Amino acid sequence: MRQTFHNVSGRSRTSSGCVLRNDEVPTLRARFARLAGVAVSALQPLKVSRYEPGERFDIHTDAFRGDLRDAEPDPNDWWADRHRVEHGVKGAPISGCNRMLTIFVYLNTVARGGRTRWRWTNHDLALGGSHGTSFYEAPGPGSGRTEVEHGSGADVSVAPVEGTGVLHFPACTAAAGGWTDYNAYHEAEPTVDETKWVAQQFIWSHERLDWRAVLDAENHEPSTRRSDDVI
Ligand SMILES: O=C(O)CCC(=O)C(=O)O
Ligand SMILES: [Fe+2]
Repeated sequence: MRQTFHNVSGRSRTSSGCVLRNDEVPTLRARFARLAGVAVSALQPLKVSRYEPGERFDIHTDAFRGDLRDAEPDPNDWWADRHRVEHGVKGAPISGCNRMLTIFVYLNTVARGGRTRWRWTNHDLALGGSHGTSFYEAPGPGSGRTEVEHGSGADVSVAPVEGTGVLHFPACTAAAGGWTDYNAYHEAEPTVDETKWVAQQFIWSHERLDWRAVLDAENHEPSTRRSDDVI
């Protein structure tokens, strides 16, 4: 098997998205917060993405590298986990601050393609145990390299069905270090002949006081539109 370890940073996304204002979706945000057992202030503003036929989002993590985005990353601390343990992030200088939970809700059913796929669920295996026997036994920072093409471990793929919600945990809790969990790398495979709509709720370990900076770091355009309905 050809092995193509490389860092998961040149990710490519061809979908488009918008970010909703919190006052457009108060009920939904309250429900997500209840589901996660966190304060509403830990919720990033809700995002909605649209994939036209053939559009995709390649392998990536929802965990946050944050302030180091433009700096040269430490190759052994690719997602700046150690930095965040020491300094937190701007707007939340709290040890281990990270995105800890993501909830996707598919807004329509897509018959062919468009699955969200977690194909790197045994990242440690792919790397020959870079974290020791298992990330969960010895969580910590790493190189971010993985077997991008072939994946590793079980392939967990979810086809979009309208109204279905999917949760996953990109990072440990702050109390456990906030480390990025490379086993949670995922992708949105290309849609085939339908448009896919999905809402993404990213949930942080802590309240952020600088959502604007978070959204800028992700190159999101500020949402100037209001949705038609308050949901
Ligand atoms: O569109 C999907 O299925 C997943 C989207 C995603 O991974 C993300 O927005 O972080
Ligand atoms: Fe994602």
